[in-house]
Amino acid sequence: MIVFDDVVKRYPDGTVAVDHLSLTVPEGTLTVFVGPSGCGKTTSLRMINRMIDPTAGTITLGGVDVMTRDANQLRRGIGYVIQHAGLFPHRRVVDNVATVPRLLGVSRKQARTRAYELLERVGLTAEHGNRYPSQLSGGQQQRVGVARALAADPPVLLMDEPFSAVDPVVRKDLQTELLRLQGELHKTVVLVTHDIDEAITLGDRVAVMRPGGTLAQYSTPDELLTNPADDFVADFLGLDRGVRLLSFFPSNGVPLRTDNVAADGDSVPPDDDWILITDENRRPLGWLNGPVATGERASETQGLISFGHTFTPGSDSLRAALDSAVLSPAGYAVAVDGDGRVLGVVSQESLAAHIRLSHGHARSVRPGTATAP
Ligand SMILES: Nc1ncnc2c1ncn2[C@@H]1O[C@H](COP(=O)(O)OP(=O)(O)OP(=O)(O)O)[C@@H](O)[C@H]1O
Repeated sequence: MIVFDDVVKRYPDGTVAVDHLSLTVPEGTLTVFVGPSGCGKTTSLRMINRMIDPTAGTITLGGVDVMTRDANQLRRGIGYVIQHAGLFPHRRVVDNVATVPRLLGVSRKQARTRAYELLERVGLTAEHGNRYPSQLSGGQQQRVGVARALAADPPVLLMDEPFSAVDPVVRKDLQTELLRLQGELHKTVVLVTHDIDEAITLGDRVAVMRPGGTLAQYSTPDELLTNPADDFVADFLGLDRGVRLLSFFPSNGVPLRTDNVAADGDSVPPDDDWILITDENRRPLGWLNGPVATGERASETQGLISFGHTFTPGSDSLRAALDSAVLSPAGYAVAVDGDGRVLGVVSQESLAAHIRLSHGHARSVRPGTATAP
């Protein structure tokens, strides 16, 4: 557990970077510090591993004031990942990862074996390990940065804008990878970003900081989206926070129709505008708009319209279901099971009603939000 207690950082030129910050990062969770440029995120992060010392207040790690710890020894228990990975360019990737274990006295052979294991863990191969950093893509270098930070198996991981230097697709991959790793490793992670979407995707808890280094709000992502503390937080979250909130609601329980789903070649009800045609294994083929003669295969005679992307109740969110319905030419989202077989379809209108119900339920169970608009 990391505890900031009334922490202030004033730089020698008088700039107050962090202003009376108090918050607790629970053990084994991922906390994100987010906010506009210059609001004190990096300064706060670096005070944890004593790269910067606070002017006032205390930071404790596992109950011990970090200022009472030897800085080098403290840092051995704290992995640190930065933007652009910060790898040693003249050392092979595997030796970059093995650096800290070597410093800690692990034999070269053992350190390399562990480094190859870690590279695999972050989605790289031994072949990547044998290259130099410049021979890897930016995203791969970031993965090496994560592997290197994990090499000494530290209980705490600090990540400063770790994915900012890569393109959005790679960034999404790296975020997914981090969540998967965290699901296995349960480190106490503090991650700095200026990207609120990244914060909401990754954080168990999110600390929104405002210019001047004060804490605007510290809560779970769904609480943040439901109940922003003030206009600054609401503006920072952006206009579509209602839709983003749907990411936190499961899609199981949405009312599915099956009466307008038919296997190719089966007779279809005559009075429904849109019929979803499936193959014999109930995998979707496309939408049929209009009548089809009995015995004919709609897929051969009618030209089916793409069903777009599907969603899986239980594993996908209400946001995914709504997206599927909005993008569907028929106005219906197609629900499939884990094997891609059609479970049914749900219209935009039914989803809207279900979303209203889900929101109502969320409000009624969340303390202090019963009167929220
Ligand atoms: N060494 C320093 N001396 C004086 N002021 C500094 C120093 N380092 C940072 N600052 C100032 O402290 C404030 C907080 O900086 P910090 O880097 O912590 O912000 P940040 O939220 O991480 O910003 P960014 O998202 O742009 O990286 C800024 O106003 C910055 O200019």
